Amino acid sequence: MRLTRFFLPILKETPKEAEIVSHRLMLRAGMMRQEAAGIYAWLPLGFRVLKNIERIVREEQDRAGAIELLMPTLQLADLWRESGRYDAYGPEMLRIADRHKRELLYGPTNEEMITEIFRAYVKSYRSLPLNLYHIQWKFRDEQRPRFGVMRGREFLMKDAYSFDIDEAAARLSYNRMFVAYLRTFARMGLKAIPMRAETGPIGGDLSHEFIVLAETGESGVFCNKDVLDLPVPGADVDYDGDLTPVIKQWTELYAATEDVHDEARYEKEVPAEKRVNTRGIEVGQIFYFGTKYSDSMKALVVGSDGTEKPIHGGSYGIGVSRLVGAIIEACHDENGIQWPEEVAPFRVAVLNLKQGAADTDAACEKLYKELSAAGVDVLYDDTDQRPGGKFATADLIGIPWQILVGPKGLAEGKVEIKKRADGSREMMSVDEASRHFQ
Ligand SMILES: Nc1ncnc2c1ncn2[C@@H]1O[C@H](COS(=O)(=O)NC(=O)[C@@H](N)CS)[C@@H](O)[C@H]1O
Repeated sequence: MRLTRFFLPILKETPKEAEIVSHRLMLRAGMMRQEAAGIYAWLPLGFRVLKNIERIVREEQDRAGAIELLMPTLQLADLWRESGRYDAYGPEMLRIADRHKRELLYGPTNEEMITEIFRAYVKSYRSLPLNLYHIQWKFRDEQRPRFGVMRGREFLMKDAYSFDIDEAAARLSYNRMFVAYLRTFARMGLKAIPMRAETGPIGGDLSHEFIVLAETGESGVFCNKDVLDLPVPGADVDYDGDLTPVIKQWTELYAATEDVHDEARYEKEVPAEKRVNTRGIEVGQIFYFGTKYSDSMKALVVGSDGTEKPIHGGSYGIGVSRLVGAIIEACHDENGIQWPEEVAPFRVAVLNLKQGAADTDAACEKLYKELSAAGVDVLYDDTDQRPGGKFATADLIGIPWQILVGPKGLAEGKVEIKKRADGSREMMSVDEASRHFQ
């Protein structure tokens, strides 16, 4: 992409309404624009990151055997009356009347709708286990939307729903999602710790939140430092095998959010030098809720003994849009964002330090064309900004690699490669630079 043909509304000033670094940087880097409280337009740079996060989430859900579909954002109120949550959900629910005065709502979550779909078609235990998911916009009329996309009102969520014949089978589905979440967040360059959690409006009695440690996080957390160094299962993990050793390894060390924290256990189990008490960002939460929805909504299957029984369910959410902010909270410095390569909006930025000079223009065009042809996502800063401005923009928007093309270096046949994550630099020829990223 040539920057002169892109749409990147960088802000010079830090917007005063932004209280946390990810909100400030997303606005300054031209990644999003607030259209209403808690409701955002995703501008091109931010949208590229959102799509990369979505891709990773999708790949890991598919690897774990979940099947993707897409449910609508609007739902019938009567559906939620069946489960009894229409009134219970409270003011966070955006209730809508259509032209025929039919009562609808903008879905905050989809347990009822997925249960309606399931019960329409699945009648036998032979069709189980089943895990259906989608990546869809949700609306929760938060009392105080704040911190940008971290706590929005309209936000993008991956929500998966599992269906099993009994609790034992449902726990296997739960474990598959637990492992898929470990892999998902690790691929984004995050250390997300599974912590026992309250279940809240979703229900049930088994739940883990996946928390990214960050001072600006909304959740208070207590954990054993060793949990930060546990190994994440590889891409060859056998989802049909026994995952309990992995679950045990990740849940035996103390890790709890403040609302379930047990100070006595914490002091007894965690040596003083290993106690971590900080804040964190909840990027995902998984629940086992048994027959909560299948009872109320009559989602029954015939079991192997020939009798009808309600299925045991679980739901598994990831805050796809929240993750854009969470990654920035975890990956930034005083100059701006430091995107992990897997989610970066572009992988390489080519900076022409003397726009209009024959030699630097030619070298940049060569690099731009060769890297693009090799499928590398390149942003070529071909603007007439001064070098200092180009450095500041590239550092702000957080592209992992910068190729600096200046007349002095070219006079020696060299360009400079800069790694945004640690600021390290290396001189090499134009051809070596082109090959470096292919
Ligand atoms: N207001 C919000 N803004 C941005 N992300 C949010 C918001 N509320 C929740 N999330 C994200 O969505 C994830 C899942 O939300 S949840 O309420 O925990 N779980 C559910 O809704 C279940 N139905 C999972 S399928 C959370 O872990 C969080 O990362």
